Amino acid sequence: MGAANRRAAIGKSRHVIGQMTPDFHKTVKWRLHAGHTASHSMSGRSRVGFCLSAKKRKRMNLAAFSEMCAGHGVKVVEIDLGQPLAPQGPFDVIVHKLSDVIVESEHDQQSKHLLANFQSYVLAHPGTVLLDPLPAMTRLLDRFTSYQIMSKLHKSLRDWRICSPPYLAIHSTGDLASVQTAMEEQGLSFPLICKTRVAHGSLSHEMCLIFSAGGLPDVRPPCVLQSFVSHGAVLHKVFVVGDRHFCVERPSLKNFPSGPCDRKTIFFNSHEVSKPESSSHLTALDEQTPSLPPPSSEAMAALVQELRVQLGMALFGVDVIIDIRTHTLTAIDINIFPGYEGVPQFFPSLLDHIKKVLDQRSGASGFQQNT
Ligand SMILES: Nc1ncnc2c1ncn2[C@@H]1O[C@H](COP(=O)(O)OP(=O)(O)OP(=O)(O)O)[C@@H](O)[C@H]1O
Ligand SMILES: O=P(O)(O)O[C@H]1[C@H](OP(=O)(O)O)[C@@H](OP(=O)(O)O)[C@@H](O)[C@@H](O)[C@@H]1OP(=O)(O)O
Ligand SMILES: [Mg+2]
Ligand SMILES: [Mg+2]
Repeated sequence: MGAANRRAAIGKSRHVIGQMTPDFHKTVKWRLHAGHTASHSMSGRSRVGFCLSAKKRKRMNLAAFSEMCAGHGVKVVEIDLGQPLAPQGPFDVIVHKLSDVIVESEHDQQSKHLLANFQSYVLAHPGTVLLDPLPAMTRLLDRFTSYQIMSKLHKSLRDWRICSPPYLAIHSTGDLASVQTAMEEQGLSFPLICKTRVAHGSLSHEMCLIFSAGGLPDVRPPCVLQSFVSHGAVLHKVFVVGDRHFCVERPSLKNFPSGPCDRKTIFFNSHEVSKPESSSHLTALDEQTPSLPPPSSEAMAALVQELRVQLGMALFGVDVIIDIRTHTLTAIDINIFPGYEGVPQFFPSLLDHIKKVLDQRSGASGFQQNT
């Protein structure tokens, strides 16, 4: 099958309900869930708190997951981050995606309070297991840190020929004068892809492709410059849930000739190119472009296992492309608690993982994880 036909098969419409809402970044989305206070001892059931934005609850269909859990003796409680957590508890496990609250807490008092409210519960209840631990998650909010982690993969996974593209962290506009020298030192080459330092939240998906030194003034620090790797416009998304993982194919940026050229900078949003329904001129390949063989499942499993260890997380995703010239598996992005779109086994896998965590927790007295 030619690459273009194969791509047509990848580009399916999204089947999960809910879309990004314009008010997603208002902290009020974390409120309005009172009344879930039945206690663990009264019901005899395990209690799992979910602390997610309204958008995330809707996208993952938490109500349906909650029903599935109820049939397995697990009570799902939607946490209202705007209220003290203790009266909403107790919680054996808390599943959360506090990425936008953490990012906003840097400059927004209300988010700071919401985060402090969460942390005070966690500190006072060391027996509650967090999926995932806050420090582990926080590292992935910063692409400077996540690319540092990815850049070490080629050593730990050298048997599998897995790597990540050369990159350069740009802290401030002051760094721009020395970018070209630094690029040479780090082995970067045009075209470059430029990504925001903040890795999560609606503003973090705006990026650009720079084709020559003349385009470098388009860079807006803090950001990461990374060599663009031609990969036949196919993205392999790997979604991890505990000890299971699932791979799905998505559309991706088309090939661009290597080396500098005269083109103007192309600005785009990553969600326009790599969601299941994405259909953009930036992802359209020639009919003749040969398609690459899929990545080896053993290599993907080795990558996932290494990342589990490096990250200390159970719910994450990694995006992989295959270099058309070298066929090297190239990790380009790691995401906290991603969408799992196209993974019908997500609910049973998440429930299994929660049960596993609950078993470990009851088996290990004094077990503490939520640092
Ligand atoms: N180094 C690279 N070489 C070639 N293409 C790349 C590279 N990095 C990213 N891309 C393309 O750009 C898209 C967006 O990049 P990336 O995954 O880093 O962004 P993101 O906004 O963090 O994505 P996500 O929605 O998965 O969080 C990828 O899906 C891929 O199509
Ligand atoms: O819904 P969420 O808030 O978790 O959005 C996440 C989104 O999932 P979606 O499928 O629901 O859009 C993820 O997409 P997939 O990798 O799964 O394709 C990825 O783009 C994350 O970076 C997003 O996290 P955010 O940047 O928003 O923090
Ligand atoms: Mg990505
Ligand atoms: Mg990402």
